[in-house]
Amino acid sequence: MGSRKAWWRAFETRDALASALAATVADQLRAAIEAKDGATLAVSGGTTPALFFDALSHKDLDWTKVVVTLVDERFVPPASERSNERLVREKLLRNEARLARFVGLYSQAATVDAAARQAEAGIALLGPRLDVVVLGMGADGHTASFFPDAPNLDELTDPPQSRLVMSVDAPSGGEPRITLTLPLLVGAGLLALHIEGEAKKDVLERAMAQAAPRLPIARVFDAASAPIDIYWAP
Ligand SMILES: O=C1O[C@H](COP(=O)(O)O)[C@@H](O)[C@H](O)[C@H]1O
Repeated sequence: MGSRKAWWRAFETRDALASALAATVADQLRAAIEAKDGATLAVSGGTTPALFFDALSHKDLDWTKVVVTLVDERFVPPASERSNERLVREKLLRNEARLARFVGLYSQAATVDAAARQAEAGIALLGPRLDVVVLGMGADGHTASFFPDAPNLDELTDPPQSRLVMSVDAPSGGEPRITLTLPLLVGAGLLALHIEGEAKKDVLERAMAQAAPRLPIARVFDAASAPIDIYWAP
């Protein structure tokens, strides 16, 4: 890909990827607990993370000191099949990880913007820096809920008043969404990108090579101060 801000970690199988990513994330959570008696982890939703969540849920660490949150959420209640919170509760917050505390982004507010403001109050309490962020990426180059056609994409990636959480209503995003903003994501102690399949690899490589317009995923690499680990399997 030619970017000095990326480390490719390619695996032969998705199981091997899930196992390696879970080991790395667990190590980082343990280190944070050791250093400051608590750790924060922000994960993605969608279809890709299920195997990784399962592997991580078995890791032996003091989960009572871990707060799990989401990098983004659809403005749908947790009972919905589309809810990222539902995925995390079903696939990650079980086994050893059942003891973690979950801070979600969804609330039953009147508008998605009001829900984002409410979520921001909860996220602000987690401290200035997240210990671990694991991003995913859609086939259109979106990551978190930074969609290429989001009317407020520039604000999400360069937020006014240092906003930590904002609402998004992008035509391609389906329902309105709530997302952590770019500075909070790239400021994480460990930032990993988890993608699978040749198609997404191609999208990522093309996004990184394209000078303009910068797709959302490329903006993450532009803003990151440290190399991002890309976990990929066919
Ligand atoms: O809508 C979303 O999509 C992306 C990618 O999802 P995937 O199904 O292609 O793995 C995901 O990272 C994001 O959290 C989610 O809200």
